Amino acid sequence: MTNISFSMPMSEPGFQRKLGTVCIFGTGDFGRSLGLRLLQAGYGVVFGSRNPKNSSLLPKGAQVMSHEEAAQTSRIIFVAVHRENYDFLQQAGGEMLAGKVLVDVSNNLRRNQYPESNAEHLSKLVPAASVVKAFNTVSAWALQSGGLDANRQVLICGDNSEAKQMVVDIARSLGLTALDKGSLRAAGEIEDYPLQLFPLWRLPIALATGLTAFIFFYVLTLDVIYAAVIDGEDISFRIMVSLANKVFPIVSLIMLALCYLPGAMAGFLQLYNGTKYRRFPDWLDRWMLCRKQLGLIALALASLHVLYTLIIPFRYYVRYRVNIWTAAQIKQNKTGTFDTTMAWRTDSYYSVGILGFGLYVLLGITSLPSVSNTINWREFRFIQSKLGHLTLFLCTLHTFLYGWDKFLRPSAYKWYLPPGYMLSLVVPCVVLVLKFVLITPCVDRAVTRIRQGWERKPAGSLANGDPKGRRLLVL
Ligand SMILES: NC(=O)C1=CN([C@@H]2O[C@H](COP(=O)(O)OP(=O)(O)OC[C@H]3O[C@@H](n4cnc5c(N)ncnc54)[C@H](OP(=O)(O)O)[C@@H]3O)[C@@H](O)[C@H]2O)C=CC1
Ligand SMILES: [Fe+3]
Repeated sequence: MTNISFSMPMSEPGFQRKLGTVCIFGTGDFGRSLGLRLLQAGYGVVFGSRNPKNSSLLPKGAQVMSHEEAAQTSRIIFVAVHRENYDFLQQAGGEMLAGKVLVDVSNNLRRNQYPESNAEHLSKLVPAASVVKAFNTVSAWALQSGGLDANRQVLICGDNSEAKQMVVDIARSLGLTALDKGSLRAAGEIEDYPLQLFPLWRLPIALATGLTAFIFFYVLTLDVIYAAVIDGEDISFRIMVSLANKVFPIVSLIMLALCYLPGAMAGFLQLYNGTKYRRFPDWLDRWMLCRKQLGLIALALASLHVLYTLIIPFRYYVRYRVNIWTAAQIKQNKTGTFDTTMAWRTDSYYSVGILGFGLYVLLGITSLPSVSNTINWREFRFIQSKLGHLTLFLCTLHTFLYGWDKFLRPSAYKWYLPPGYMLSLVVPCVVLVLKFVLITPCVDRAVTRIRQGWERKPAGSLANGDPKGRRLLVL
């Protein structure tokens, strides 16, 4: 805690708590849940309500008073009231709230519901108070059920830094991470945040859908349409299993590679900039933020690939083909020779696939908050980066083994187009090559130094010996 002193009327037994007293206006769902959490964290809680006599639903240990009385007990007041009802704050008179820190926790039902943000509106209503926008991204349910993890961020903004710091301290003592978004002008953006549905999932889902559609039509063209046009054969039944079992692994592998591509790009960007203190471009930041979601979708698709592969022996089409082949051998009275190369090829292909999938599952499990919170960051990095790249390598190798000698066989390229699985190898190979470059000792040393805070000499300085002031890449 920093040097913040909430007023603490020690005469009341309920107030003898070490963290001071916090006032909450409004005894609704949010006010009550927040009050409970604050009490559990060791704060004294005083509610300001229109009906101070009605305290039946309030958490044990909290006090309830009129707004005026409650306001006198604390310097900080959470306004847990809907914006439409803010007028009472103005009516209650400026003096009651003069010098107070008012925390606006409100949300709207839709974007641009009002011309100005709720927090700015509150600030205009009560100009003598310092308004801080915070806590609107945390739901009453999460507060009450304790369903908050350390990654839960409270976005905070406000014009008075001391007031903001008080709110930051409260958020931290509730086990939340506070993220300062700047002045009160950022309130509109913070208020829009909860209106977004699954914001971090949007890009990965759009990508998965787009890729799935593209790859589906690609393999449909090369398998079903090609067979119909060139051979006059109807193999459209293959759409259900064979095609699905091509599309899912292809999209899965591309998406797994896309999880690791931004990390490699960031490494090269840091090398180029010669510092880690320059912000990444927005698109790269956004891409890095949704890596977990990309990975989880990739894992779901890989699981589908596993299931589809397991049912292959039961398929009518496969059983029919095997029976025909066996019958033909019986009729001709000859046994096909055992091909050891084929045995090696298929066994390695399956084995590498299984190992890759096993690691894939491990990556998925460790990305869950309940698991990642129990391991330290070095363990997390080891699993997500080292094992992650190993997973990518194994899955790529699995695909190469699947292709085997077909890469060089012209008949594999129908209509001069490569088969779908070859397409899926492009991004993983790029990522693996970039990663390989990054882990070569000299490059790795430079990146590590930069990540430890080392900066290249500013451009144009004499020390780097470059007369044009061009940046030099020091490896
Ligand atoms: N519920 C949630 O999960 C979340 C809610 N929020 C925000 O918190 C605020 C409160 O939400 P919530 O608790 O769900 O809403 P509720 O409707 O449950 O509670 C609102 C409270 O405001 C008070 N109130 C109502 N009308 C007036 C009025 N005319 N004058 C003064 N006070 C009034 C009442 O308290 P009393 O009777 O004691 O005066 C009432 O209990 C909202 O701005 C909401 O956007 C933010 C994040 C999550
Ligand atoms: Fe496979």
